Amino acid sequence: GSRHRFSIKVDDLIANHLKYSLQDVGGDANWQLLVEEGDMKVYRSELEENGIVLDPLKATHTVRGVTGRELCHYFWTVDYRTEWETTVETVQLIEQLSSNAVVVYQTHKTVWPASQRDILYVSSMQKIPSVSENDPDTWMVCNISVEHEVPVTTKCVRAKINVALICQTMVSPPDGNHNIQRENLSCKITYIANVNPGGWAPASVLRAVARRECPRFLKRFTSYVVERTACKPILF
Ligand SMILES: CC(C)(C)c1cc(CCc2ccccn2)cc(-c2ccc(S(=O)(=O)CCO)cc2)c1
Repeated sequence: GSRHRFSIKVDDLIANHLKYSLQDVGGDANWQLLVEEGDMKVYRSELEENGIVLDPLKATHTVRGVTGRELCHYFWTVDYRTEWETTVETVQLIEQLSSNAVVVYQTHKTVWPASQRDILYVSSMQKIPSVSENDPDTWMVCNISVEHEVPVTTKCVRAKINVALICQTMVSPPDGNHNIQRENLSCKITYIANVNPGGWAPASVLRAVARRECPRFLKRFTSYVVERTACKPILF
């Protein structure tokens, strides 16, 4: 089954994301538009705790030609991580919790002059049933830090994350009784990243890195999935 020892924690955070993270922040004074490129918008809310930058990031983007399930599959599957993630140095699958949940340990490239960070998190992928029939399907991946022993003794500072990738697939039906093709697909992405660096790191550097890395991730990751799925049957 899909239940595991972190299920309650994951389910609570999923409910929280579904309740708050899909809300539009365009007119919200707490959120500042960092980057806008075509359909992609990246927002930041400035937040510090004891001098540590916690700025939540929120991005929306629309990707044509793929489904939310396909985006979540390539985001969740550990084997593909280093194909699109440019900020990580090593990625390890620590434990397979269930068919749709794993524990991942990763070290990030050092962000000068701060010390190197690592993260240990549960990555869980689920389909959120649509409320009514003609509502779009929603697929979601949550990456949430947990306490867990790791097989390495590292010099890294342990960072913490609460990240969600929420994907809603729209289908514009082809005329007549033709099958749905990739050109009839478009997927609305909401990406939320709460990253706690876990200890002192220069605010200006973290903010500059987030401003650069978030749009870069969205473009690189979505292009990767479009390319990988182009000649494959559509996974709804
Ligand atoms: C502090 C440190 C741990 C080194 C760190 C710094 C930065 C760069 C700044 C940033 C913040 C938020 C979003 C993007 N970039 C990003 C991340 C990060 C980004 C993305 C994800 S994920 O979406 O869960 C994909 C799995 O890798 C996890 C961690 C971590």
